[in-house]
Amino acid sequence: MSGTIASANGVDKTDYKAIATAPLNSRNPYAPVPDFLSNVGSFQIIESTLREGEQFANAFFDTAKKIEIAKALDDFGVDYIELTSPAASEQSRADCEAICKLGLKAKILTHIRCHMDDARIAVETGVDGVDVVIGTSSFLREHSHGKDMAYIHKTAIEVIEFVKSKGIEIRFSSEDSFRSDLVDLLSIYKAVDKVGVNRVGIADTVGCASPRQVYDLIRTLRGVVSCDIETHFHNDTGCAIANAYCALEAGATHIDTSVLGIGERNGITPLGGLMARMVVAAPEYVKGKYKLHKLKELENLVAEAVEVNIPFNNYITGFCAFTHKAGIHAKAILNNPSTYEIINPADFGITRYVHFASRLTGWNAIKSRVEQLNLDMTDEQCKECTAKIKQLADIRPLNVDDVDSIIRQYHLHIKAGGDPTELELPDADGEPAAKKLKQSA
Ligand SMILES: CC(=O)SCCNC(=O)CCNC(=O)[C@H](O)C(C)(C)COP(=O)(O)OP(=O)(O)OC[C@H]1O[C@@H](n2cnc3c(N)ncnc32)[C@H](O)[C@@H]1OP(=O)(O)O
Ligand SMILES: O=C(O)CCC(=O)C(=O)O
Ligand SMILES: [Zn+2]
Repeated sequence: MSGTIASANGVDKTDYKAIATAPLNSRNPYAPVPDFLSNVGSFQIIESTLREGEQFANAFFDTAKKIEIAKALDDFGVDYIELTSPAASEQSRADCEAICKLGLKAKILTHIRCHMDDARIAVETGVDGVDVVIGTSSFLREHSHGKDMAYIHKTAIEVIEFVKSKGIEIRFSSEDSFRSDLVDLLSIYKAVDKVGVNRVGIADTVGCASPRQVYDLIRTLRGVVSCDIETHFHNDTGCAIANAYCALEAGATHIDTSVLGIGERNGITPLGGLMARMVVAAPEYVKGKYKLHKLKELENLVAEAVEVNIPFNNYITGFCAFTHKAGIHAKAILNNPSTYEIINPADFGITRYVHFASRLTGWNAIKSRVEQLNLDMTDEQCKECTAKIKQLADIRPLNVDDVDSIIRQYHLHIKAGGDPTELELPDADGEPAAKKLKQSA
């Protein structure tokens, strides 16, 4: 069962009929709820590391680094790469031109204010499209640009018609959409849709929206415009990935991301986090379209460029994202990784790790290590050896070498016919652990 059908715009759509009629055991139990509006199996990524990401506090990308990142994003398979406004600085304009000349597969966009001055500069850079934005909430109308809705309508139409006349894509977005008046929003989107904008954008600029609010707004908008719908979610309240997913469920077509989520304040929907969510919901689409095994390399490139570490709990690539520690987990994982893993690390070129050096370790994990070490021990002996390991793990943290040497010593001891209960365990400083235990008692 492929689960997808080709659509007119070349993007495969989820084939819900195929999913519904497939034999039960071949269905993906985590597949999205069937809904004809949903684009969970047919979305596009607008990758904004080189625009929103440049707004991250630590970011400074020179031309060479921008080109390296743009090529890596292209190789990963993102659909669009969004670049900083050419109106920001002379170098920003030159870098935009340079990236347009690379001949990448991804379409190149630049992001500008809703103003003819910016639009005139943008269309001269060689971009495939222009993303235009203007704040529509009362906060931004009053304290940012100071313009009313009538001005926004008039300028938006003027900019859209101008960019369209140059034969390139144009997207119109309201900034701070979730704190804007719904009637204002729908009427401006309806007007820009009527003049042929390619996409409208909804932006949760302050990260205030919840998934349910996102679903409601996008679903309503889907009934008002016929063009594509792009969405942009900040992560101030921790909902950026969930909001992106809900937007797709409600009919959004494009999601903005940045590598590691970098952007203003604590950033936006991270590319890797979105991949984690989507590979579970639409595995065939995601694995067929994006080079998932390049994610780690891409994240390392950006992390190094902006001088941050990859967080320990990062989606997919965090150092312990596929580490299983507690004995109950380790046993089941060794039998079948799906017991405690919703994502297959191999899809991302990553290997899982079964931890076996703590007081939480169980005998099944030790048995597996004994086998890796090519030693011959019965289950009973593995259990006894596990008890020895726990004894030492109660005193201090253990590493792999500690455990291996206990296993080897135990193995030697029993093979020599010794009584396992008499085995003394070495401590970090070489003292037998049993002696230490007596001293501290
Ligand atoms: C939510 C977002 O992330 S939107 C994207 C943000 N990106 C950027 O800001 C790109 C980098 N920015 C810059 O380099 C500069 O801010 C520039 C070149 C765009 C403007 O610089 P300046 O002219 O010095 O103005 P400054 O940055 O102080 O203030 C922003 C100006 O843009 C105006 N403005 C803000 N948003 C918009 C908009 N959507 N459409 C039109 N004008 C706008 C403001 O009114 C203000 O104009 P003012 O000179 O009349 O006060
Ligand atoms: O252009 C957009 O849709 C988003 C602009 C932005 O970065 C924001 O509103 O946070
Ligand atoms: Zn943003």
